[in-house]
Amino acid sequence: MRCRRLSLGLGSCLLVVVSLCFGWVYVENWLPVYYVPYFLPCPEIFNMKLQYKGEKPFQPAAQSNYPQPKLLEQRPTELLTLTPWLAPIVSEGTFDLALLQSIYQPLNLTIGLTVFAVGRYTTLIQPFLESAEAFFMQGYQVNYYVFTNDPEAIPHVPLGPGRLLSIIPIQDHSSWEEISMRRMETISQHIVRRAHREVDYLFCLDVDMVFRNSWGPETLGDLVAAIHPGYYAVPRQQFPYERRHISTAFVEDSEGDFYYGGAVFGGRVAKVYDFTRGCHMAILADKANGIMAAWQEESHLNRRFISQKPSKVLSPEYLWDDSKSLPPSLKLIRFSTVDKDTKWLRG
Ligand SMILES: CC(=O)N[C@H]1[C@@H](OP(=O)(O)OP(=O)(O)OC[C@H]2O[C@@H](n3ccc(=O)[nH]c3=O)[C@H](O)[C@@H]2O)O[C@H](CO)[C@H](O)[C@@H]1O
Ligand SMILES: [Mn+2]
Repeated sequence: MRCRRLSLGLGSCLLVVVSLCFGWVYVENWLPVYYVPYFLPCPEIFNMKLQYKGEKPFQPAAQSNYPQPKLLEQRPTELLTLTPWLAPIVSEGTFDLALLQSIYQPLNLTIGLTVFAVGRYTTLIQPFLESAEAFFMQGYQVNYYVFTNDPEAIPHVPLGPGRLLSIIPIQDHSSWEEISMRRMETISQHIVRRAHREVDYLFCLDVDMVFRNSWGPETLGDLVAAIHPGYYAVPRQQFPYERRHISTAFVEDSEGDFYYGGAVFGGRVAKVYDFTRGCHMAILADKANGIMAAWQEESHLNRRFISQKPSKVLSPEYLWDDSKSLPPSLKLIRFSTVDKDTKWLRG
């Protein structure tokens, strides 16, 4: 009798456990799976940031006083090759292109390039694209993303194999400053929507420029900045940073490494997302306070690169101004401004 009761009890326990297991498997299959994407799909909730295990949240470096790195410190004919935080400064003669090709080409990388042509700036897109076809990332898959308010004004430029071009309609803004600044917002949103699935690296360039020599895998890095052609030889106190405390782009006299140009930045697509999103948020904060930084998004970019140092720095070979005479320290120019009628373009 006792034995029967015991086995009955054990049997019902087993039944309960088995039905609980089945029940759990059923409920688990039935429950919707929530996929949390790395990129926030909704720009409105920019106050929230997913903190990933293993990824340290961005923290501005503690302010410290250290000497300014000088690009022309050694000899007037030679450029500095390494920043004090050990990022390479890329210029002709610092790298072996054949070796770099043998490392990067097997990786089957796709390189994105964003460029904006809004209003009369659409007249500049043809020479930009034609020169990019001749010099930008030859032998790699390239996705051009052309943002414009006037898709019909974008001319057809024949592209080499493995190279694609997307025209992305955006709205015009009343001032050229707003158009220039809004690029940070547009780029970060575009990465969320598309680019993070389509490219490994992304460069964000001005349209009033042309490529004049090879721009290749030597430029690839996590977060890449380019030294502005106007300020590579001046003390940091003379950099045209935003100096008003009220702006989020404010920089102290004792801060700053190099003055970087807003016309060239890039890196791994996820890093460019963090970077552009951060700049956009800082621009919004300024807007809320009724202030626009001295050099618009370039000021915010420079503020941010002080705390979030670039992992690779491009010498002014990669961002030159043709109205300047070539100094002996620069062996060649790879990307430089076109002679433009600024008044008419911004009119
Ligand atoms: C060499 C360099 O670092 N240049 C920077 C500098 O002046 P720039 O004089 O080079 O600025 P810019 O006139 O080239 O404007 C920046 C870019 O915004 C786009 N655009 C602008 C206006 C417009 O009506 N339509 C349009 O499409 C276009 O891609 C243009 O190249 O300061 C700007 C912000 O003040 C940007 O940071 C530029 O990158
Ligand atoms: Mn420009």
